[in-house]
Amino acid sequence: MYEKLNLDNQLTQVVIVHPNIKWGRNRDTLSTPQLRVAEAVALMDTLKGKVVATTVESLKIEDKKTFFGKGKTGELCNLMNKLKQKHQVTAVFLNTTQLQANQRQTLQKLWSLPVYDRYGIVLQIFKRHARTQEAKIQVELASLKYLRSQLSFTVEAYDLDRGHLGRAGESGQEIGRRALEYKYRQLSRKLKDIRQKRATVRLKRQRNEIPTVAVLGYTNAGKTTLIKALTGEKSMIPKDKLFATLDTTVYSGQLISGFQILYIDTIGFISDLPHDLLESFSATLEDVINADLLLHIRDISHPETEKQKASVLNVLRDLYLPRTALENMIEVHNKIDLIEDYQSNLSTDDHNAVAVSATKKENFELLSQNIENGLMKTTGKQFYKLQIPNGGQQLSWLYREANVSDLVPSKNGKSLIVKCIMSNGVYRKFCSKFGQ
Ligand SMILES: Nc1nc2c(ncn2[C@@H]2O[C@H](COP(=O)(O)OP(=O)(O)OP(=O)(O)O)[C@@H](O)[C@H]2O)c(=O)[nH]1
Ligand SMILES: [Mg+2]
Repeated sequence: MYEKLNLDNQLTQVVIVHPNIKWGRNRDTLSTPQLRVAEAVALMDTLKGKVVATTVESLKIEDKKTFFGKGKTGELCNLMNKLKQKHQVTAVFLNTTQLQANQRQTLQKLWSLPVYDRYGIVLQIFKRHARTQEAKIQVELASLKYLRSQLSFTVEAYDLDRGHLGRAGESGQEIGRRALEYKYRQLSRKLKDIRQKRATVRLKRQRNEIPTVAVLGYTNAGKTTLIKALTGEKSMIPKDKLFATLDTTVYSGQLISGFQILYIDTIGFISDLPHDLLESFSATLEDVINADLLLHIRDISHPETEKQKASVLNVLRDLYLPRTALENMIEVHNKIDLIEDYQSNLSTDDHNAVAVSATKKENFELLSQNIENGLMKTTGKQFYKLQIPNGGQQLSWLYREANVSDLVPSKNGKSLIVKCIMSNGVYRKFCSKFGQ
């Protein structure tokens, strides 16, 4: 259905044009043009497109028709012509959140090249990386939203069954719009079913009282690598790619003290994720909202690590997390193996962070301890190691009322050593019932 939007062969030799916007709501206060251009290059890299040139162009006010004003558009026409003489340019990536349909059309005509915005590019990456049914539907819904906004020029790209959907006197555009809405409703229903199942699973998890730790952060920071290293999960494949993970997936792990917890791997953030796109994934992020503890993984070796942090905190703010969730969030500085003098580069508010190397498994004990302390604080629960008689009622009571993580017989075999997590209140009940 969307074949004509498959950008594979158009995105082989790309020119990146970055508009440096200095006004109004879109003013870029969080990041530098360098970070934005680096992000754009990384996005293209993920799509295996070669960047033949990048240019940062200041934009004082957005022109409704051409995006850039007249003078700048003319300059850019000259630049495109020059670049075309040197390279086989196949497309332009205009690094703005979303172009209006008419702006895109005008620029495409002027430059005689297909023009893509950030939404279109990110969507393309999401399409390639979606694995589960939920992720695929979410991506498709986001595509439909995008198509709807670009309808005037993409309608012919839509494979419509006119006989079935068309009505007498309807224009191609109207038919297109209705077809999109029909498909949108269909997919939304499907997604609702899947999410209901997810909610049931979450409820079960909460009932089992196994603490959950959501691992989040900027894309490519090493979230998947870290969880894989902490849990020994073999099925996970970290990739040097943006948005390698599109689904929140839960992995069971153990802290060094032996207690069982669940890690949730999440979709990576970038600055200025198109809003509709983030919305399509907001249900996926519900697991983050409901987690007992948040781990913010940062690639501390990245030259723009501070700006990346600001972007992540900005996305988190939009999720309306409880204040305490943010206060208790643990910051993890990853990839310390890539920098020489980690300590001396720290800013003052970085001192509470835990520095690790996910690939070298460095400093995992400290991280584990921090997670344990964090969970105790956020859940109000404690980790207990109890010695109970073998064959008594205590064990089934603990299975019912607490979360049993581990169970081993004592040396003489007469009793059991049980590790479990429970609130202080539950522990007091246990003591008064069994006289511990
Ligand atoms: N040198 C070094 N490389 C690391 C470390 N942790 C992760 N990486 C590399 O960083 C790249 C990205 O790792 P991922 O674990 O896929 O990152 P992610 O945060 O899950 O990325 P997304 O799912 O795309 O958001 C991979 O090439 C990893 O091998 C580390 O501690 N040191
Ligand atoms: Mg990942």
